[in-house]
Order: sequence, then structure tokens, then C-alpha cells
Amino acid sequence: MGDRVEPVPAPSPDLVGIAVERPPLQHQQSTVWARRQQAVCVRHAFKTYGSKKNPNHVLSNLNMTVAKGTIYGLLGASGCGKTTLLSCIVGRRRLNTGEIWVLGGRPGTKGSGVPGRRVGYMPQEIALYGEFSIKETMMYFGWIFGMQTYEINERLQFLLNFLDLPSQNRLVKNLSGGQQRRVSFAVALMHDPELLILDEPTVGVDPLLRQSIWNHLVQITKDGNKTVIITTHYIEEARSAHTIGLMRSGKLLAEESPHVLLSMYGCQSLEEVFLKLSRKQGQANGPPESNVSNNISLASMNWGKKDSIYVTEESGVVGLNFHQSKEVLIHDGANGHLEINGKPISAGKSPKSNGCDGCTGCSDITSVGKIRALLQKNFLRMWRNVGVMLFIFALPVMQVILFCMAIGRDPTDLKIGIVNHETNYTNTSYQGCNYPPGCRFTHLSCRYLKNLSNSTIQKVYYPDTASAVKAVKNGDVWGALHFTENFTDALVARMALGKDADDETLDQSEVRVWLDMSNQQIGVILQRDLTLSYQSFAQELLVSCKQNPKLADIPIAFKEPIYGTKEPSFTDFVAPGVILTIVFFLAVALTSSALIIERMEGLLDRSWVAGVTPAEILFSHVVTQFVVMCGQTTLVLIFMILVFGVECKGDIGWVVVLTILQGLCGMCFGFVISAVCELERNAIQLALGSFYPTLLLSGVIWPIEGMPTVLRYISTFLPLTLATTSLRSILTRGWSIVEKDVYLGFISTTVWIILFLSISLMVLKFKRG
Ligand SMILES: Nc1ncnc2c1ncn2[C@@H]1O[C@H](COP(=O)(O)OP(=O)(O)OP(=O)(O)O)[C@@H](O)[C@H]1O
Repeated sequence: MGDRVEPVPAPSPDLVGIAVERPPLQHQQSTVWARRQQAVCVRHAFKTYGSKKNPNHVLSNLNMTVAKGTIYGLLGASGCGKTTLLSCIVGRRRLNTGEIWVLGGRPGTKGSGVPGRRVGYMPQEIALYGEFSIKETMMYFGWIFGMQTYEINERLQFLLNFLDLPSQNRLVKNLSGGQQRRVSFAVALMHDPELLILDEPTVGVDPLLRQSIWNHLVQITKDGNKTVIITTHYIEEARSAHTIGLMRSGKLLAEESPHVLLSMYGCQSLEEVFLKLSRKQGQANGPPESNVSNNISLASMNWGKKDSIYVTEESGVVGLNFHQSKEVLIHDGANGHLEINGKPISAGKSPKSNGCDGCTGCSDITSVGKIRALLQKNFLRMWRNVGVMLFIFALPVMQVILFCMAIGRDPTDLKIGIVNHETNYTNTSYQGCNYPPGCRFTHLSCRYLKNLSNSTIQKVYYPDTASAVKAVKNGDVWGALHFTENFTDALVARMALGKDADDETLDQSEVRVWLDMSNQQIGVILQRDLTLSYQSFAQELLVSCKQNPKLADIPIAFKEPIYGTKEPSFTDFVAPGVILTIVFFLAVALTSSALIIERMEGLLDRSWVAGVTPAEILFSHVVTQFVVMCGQTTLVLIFMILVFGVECKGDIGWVVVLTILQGLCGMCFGFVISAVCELERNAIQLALGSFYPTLLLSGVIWPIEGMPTVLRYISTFLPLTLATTSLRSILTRGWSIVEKDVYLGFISTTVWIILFLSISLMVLKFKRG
């Protein structure tokens, strides 16, 4: 046969032994049955990346057949779609259209064992935990595959020797590139899977070891139970494969045994064959529906046996794997039953069935092993980053200390300019502001000034109002106080005359104040202190004159508050929100990048292919973070309540439960972020971006009652709002769970947890596709 591959007409029913145009039901069943007998069978596979507007067609009508017990070398130029095809085979991605059968089942279906322990997958990237030792890596995957620890140890010793690996205690990150690749290969071999899928395992491996890897592959496929699909850029090493699939632009150009390819095209090397076929495809540009491989395989039909139907024989893929050394022939048995290589078989059972081929009854590996592996991985990763862990625990404590020290205390040493025309003032010194004690009405301005708190207010004297006001304008003082020269007389007249006091008397008896209100907190505190000082000055005067001090009060009597204190502090108001915000956003920060890092390292993919489900991954992270959060919550509450004396009138148990629930809620929000975002950078942006809106709208620093109606509704539905109200009610009102304000906080937090978890699960499942 020459180099040219002639276009071949549709296979004649006579030649292939089945009706091609419109197969009867029985034939369709036998077709499906036949596909299930292969290790891998791909039919009419299409896979596109990118948007509908700008699609990148990676697989276009690709057919592939990998017989059981063979080595299949998948060759092709970089970017032709090999990895994409493999990831569809292992159930990591889904095809747009087309069918894939792997070990008799559809990847991703229940009981198929794929993804799972039936496949061993070595991805192109290293996809290992750098902080793990070789042994820990093997333990992790071994447990995921449901192996016993002693089995793992035995297998580990074999693999260490076979792959010439360094000490099992060496950390993966400290190994050379080639050694890391071998560890990755060892992971794929770990559980001795039925189907081994290796994406460029020999890159960076020395020729000697490469040869021994191929020898091993040949060895394990010898008894017909194991199948290997391998991609490589060293085309010539694939001569040891039973079948070679030459791939280009999303199609298989050929699918044959190496020696047939070489003889068919009269070439010395497989590389030449590939070049010839590539040129041919470029020239012919192929009929839209046909796969060049079909033509080649049909051309090779000359070697076929007319009375034998090949397993792969269907819809124009007749004769594929015809020349494989492990060909599987199906005959119509004498009794009308199908036979493989002369042995009668029943549909749905492979000759060496393990009960999984029918895609039923093949229960997955115990979840206990997987959960154990995942938990150990998470805790070990934390342990290996002890510095980070210390920071994780120190951070909330630091935040609480900073909050309690910096927020809510009265400011001190606020400068106030005082102009007192009742006393003498020279530009250089103040002559003193003394007043006689007892019921004496002299220099009342001085008496009032004495009552101004010294720690909050620092008095600075000015000769006239113009200079004092100028000092306020210049920012030298926070306000200016002016007493008229007959302030005392006017004030006494005001008190004595009551309703008969004239305007001038009233005017002269006033303390005039000009405040800088640009800083609201300082302005309000000065207003409060000036007013309270007047009240205590008047009460003191009335007492010394044997009058009822109540005369100085405004006629509204504030009794002891039902909840809280007569002098509530801003700290008490903000503390519940701050406790929850610290715990919530620390959890967001901890988890928002957890899955992204695993995904970027390729670990998530590898774990999924090993059979771990998104729910198991989430569960393991929830457990790990929960432990961390309990520690953080304890520290936050100890420092807030015990060290800084934030009031807690209610049951501390409910405070702890609500705080931990909020931490869980933050963690689940972090999962959503890390499931949605592709890059860590985006996750950080989203986490940071959500911080301020949540803080501002949750009533943590300002009552939501002050918001416009629409914002109030939005605020109510945020995860922190009702929880903050609830915690405030427990801490300051001492309410229990039966109160609506309290239990609503618990309910809303729980609903948010469920919502966030469901979203993360859905996104993870969707992304898996
Ligand atoms: N997740 C993805 N999103 C978009 N495009 C992708 C994605 N993965 C792969 N591709 C594109 O699909 C094409 C095939 O990629 P694939 O990795 O399957 O090729 P390959 O044959 O394995 O290449 P190599 O031999 O270099 O590993 C490439 O053009 C690649 O850019």
C-alpha cells in the first residue's frame, strides 16, 4: 500500500456484516453493547471552548476506540486537543455532543467508577501538594482510593524502587522537576487501576527511566486486564504502544498499530507518518462528516476477515483497532449468543467483570477514607504553615484589642477658647478666675468653668471673641466660649425674675458658644459636656443656697433605663456587630482562596478524577475551618467580654453559638467566592469589595432605622444585620432565644449558610462540567 489514502465509500453491509444505513433495534443494542466492551469508546465527540460568538472548536467529530488490555498512544501537536479529550474521558469535562464510554459506563454516572478508583490519571501539570512529603502524598491518594494503610505502604515501597524516587520523607516541593513528575506518575499507579490515563508522563524523565516506564506499561497490560492511554511528544517512544491515535485539529488522522501505520505509509518513523497524514489532511480538508481515521481504517480492511465483526464496527468506524495485538473479535455464536474470542458472554458483562461494567451495583469507595484523606490534607496544610496559622489566631485578638482601645472612648484634651469679660485678661497672662464658695453670686462664669471636665476640655484663654473665633477658624481650638462682663448679674436676675426677665437680661446671661462641628463626634461631645457642666454648676449653686437642685433640671426625668446604662457608650452599641464582623470576614478571608489555590495547583481536578465529590471537598473544608473558627470565636469573646468588659447580660452559650454560626456563614460565603472566581486576585477583590457594603448596611456602625426605606429592606436581608440585632439583644438586653429579635438572627444566619453552601455546590458541579 502506498502513501496515499484513497477516499473510501461508505462501508458495504456485505463487507462489514451489518446494515449501516438504518440499524435495526437489535443492532443498536449490540452497538451499545459493543461500545461497552471497550476500555474507552468515543463517538462523534465535539467539544468547544469559549463563547458561542467566538468558539474554539477543540474536538470535532472525533471517534476513538481503545480496546481493553492495550496501550493506546495518543499523539499530536501541541494544542490539538489531547488533554481536552483525556479530561472528557476521565469525566473531568463534558462533551458538547457525542458519546463516551469508559470501562462499560458513562463517565460521571453513578456506579461507573469513573471518575473514581477505576482510573488512574496523571495530568500534564504536577498537581501535587508541595508541602506534603512523598509518603503523605501517597497516603492522601491511597485513602481516597479506599486503600488500607498497609496496602499503601507496600505499594509505596514498590513505586519508590520502580520509579527511582528519593526518600519517602522528602517534601514534594523540594524535589526536582523530573522527580515531582515521577511522584505524580506514582500517584496514578498507586491503586493499580483498570484504566491508566497518562498525560505526557515521560517529559523530563531520563531515557533509562523512560524505557523502564514503557516496559512497566507493557507488563501491566500483558494479561489483558489493564489499559493505558498515554500522550507523549516523543513520538518514537510510542512504538511500544499497541495502538496509536494520531490527532490533529480535534480529529484522529489515524488509529492503528504502529507497524501497520509504518507499512501502510512506507515510512521509517512514526514522525514521518504523522507528517504525511497532516499534509494529507491539509490538502483534502476532509469531507465534513468523515473522520480521516475512518478512511485509513477502511483501507486496512483488506486484512479483515469477512465473517468477523470487530467490536468497534459501527457508523463508519469499521475496522478500528483492526491490527491491534489485543484485538477483540465478536462472532455470532452457534446458539445465537454473542461470543468474545470464542467465549460466550452475556450483554452488560465483560469477560472479566468486576460488576461495574453495567454501571450498577458498583458502590464507590468508602467516604470515610476520602473524608479522612481530605481532612488530613487540610490540617496538614495548616500545620505546615504554622506562621500563617498563628497569624490567623492572633489577627482577631489584635482586632478586638484595637477596637476596644480605639473606639468609643471620650476624646481628651480638646482645646476650647474662653473669652471671659467678667475677669481681667492681659495678652500674656490670665489673672486668675476665682470665685467665693457657698451661696455667693460673684464670678459665676468662673464657677461654671470649674465644672467643665478637665480631661476632655483644655481651656485656652483669649482676650476677645474675635481672636477666639479666629482661633476656631484656624483649627487651633474646637470652640469658643464667651461670658459677657455682667454675666453673673444677668444670670442672677434671670433666675430671680423668671418670666419677667427682659430680653437684654436673658441675652447677657447666656454663655455664647461657637463650635467647630466639622468633626461630628467631637462637636457632639463638647455640646454634651458644656450642657452637663451647666447642669451640675446650677445644681451645686442651688444646693449651696439651700434650694432644691431639681430646679436646674429640665422637666423630663430619665429614670434608670430598662436596658443599658444611663450613659451608654458607643462601644456597647458597636461591639456586637464588631464581634460578628471580625469572625465573619476572617472566615471569608480564610476560605475565599482555598478552592482557587487547589484548583490552580491542579489538585482539585486530580482529586475529582480520583472520585472525590464537590460535597466531600466542601465538607472537609467546613470541618477544618470550623475548628479554626471555634478557636477564633473563643479568643474574640474572651478578649471582648472578659478582658475589655463589654457587657453580656444574656446567656453566653447563645452568644457563642451565634458567633460560630456567623463564622460558618462567612466561610460559606468564602466558598461561593472561591467557586465563582477563577483567579485568587479576583477572589480577594470580591471579598474586599463585599466588606464595606456589608458593614455599612448591617446596622453595625449606624442604626438601620436611619436608612431610606429601600436600603432598610436590603439591609434586613444581609447576613450580618439580623444577627447583629440578635447578638445586641442577648448582650445588652439579656434576652433569650424565645424573643423574636434573637431567634430571627439565628434563623437568618442558618438560611444564609444553606444558601451559600448550595450556591457553592452548584457552581462547583457546573464548573466540573
Ligand atoms: N479551559 C480552557 N478554556 C479555553 N480554552 C482551552 C481550555 N483548555 C484548553 N483550551 C484550548 O483548547 C485547545 C486544546 O488544548 P489541549 O490542552 O487539549 O491541547 P493538547 O493537545 O493537550 O496540548 P499540549 O500537547 O500542549 O498539552 C488549545 O487551543 C487550548 O488553548
